[in-house]
Amino acid sequence: MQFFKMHALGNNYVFVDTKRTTLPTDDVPSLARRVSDVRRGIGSDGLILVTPSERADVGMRIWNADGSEAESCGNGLRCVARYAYERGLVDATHFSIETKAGVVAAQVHLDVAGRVRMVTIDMGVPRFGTEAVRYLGRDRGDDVRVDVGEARYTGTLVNMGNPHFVALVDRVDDVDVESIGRVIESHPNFPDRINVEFVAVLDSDEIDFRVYERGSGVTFACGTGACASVAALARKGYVGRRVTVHLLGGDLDIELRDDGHVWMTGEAHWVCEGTYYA
Ligand SMILES: N[C@H](CCC[C@H](N)C(=O)O)C(=O)O
Repeated sequence: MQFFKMHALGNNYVFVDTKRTTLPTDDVPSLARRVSDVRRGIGSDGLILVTPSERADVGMRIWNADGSEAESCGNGLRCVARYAYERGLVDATHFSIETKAGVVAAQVHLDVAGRVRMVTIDMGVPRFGTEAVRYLGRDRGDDVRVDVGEARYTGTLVNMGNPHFVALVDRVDDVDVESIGRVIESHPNFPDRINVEFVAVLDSDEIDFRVYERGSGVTFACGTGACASVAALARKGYVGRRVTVHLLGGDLDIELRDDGHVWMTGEAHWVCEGTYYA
């Protein structure tokens, strides 16, 4: 199977263009687990298929490293946009990409050599709280509480197509993201599990961000998580409508538009192309 690897702020995926290569199996969850394995496979945060689409110029589906399928993936979308433009799947700098969560608008920004330097994605309209994210506990409204050992974490539930628990903390470096994120990610009150973000407000246009991703664990970046975090913090009045998000792997520029849509701008990088022997 022919694959290519890309990363966006260190959130890295194995990509397969299903029009240009044949999958060795129709058990995609198993394939995602195998290619994501850094010792026996290629090593990545998951597997992304680039597919034909009836509703958009390009289709994208994402599976996490544990084989679970996610509804959307912001960093993956920026990588797919760069691939689609530079490999001629689209012939304009503005085009659409279909995900399981719906169709999004993409725009590539070129350097003087015509290579994609940055990508902007309209990530759609966030929805908040226990009406928007499946939750089995007693809390109601935007914020819910989760007990982790002796500590209690309050998070805003945000649906960006995929589910997020956004917890406001004083300093992200003081949080044991791996062990606390792991408990919240698979807490029984979240039957679909959940992506877990820990965010600290540095200024009205700047936040620090760490993430424990559903199905992949601690990653260097999460585009949907950055959008969910800015939307949740803006809703509480802690930040404005244009925010720089400092993730482990680098920065994302998030903008809340008047129509409620969240726009994300950031890099996408090629790593390699090759043949995977299943
Ligand atoms: N890294 C991705 C998020 C993957 C989401 C996945 N972990 C899930 O929702 O299960 C991003 O840049 O948005």
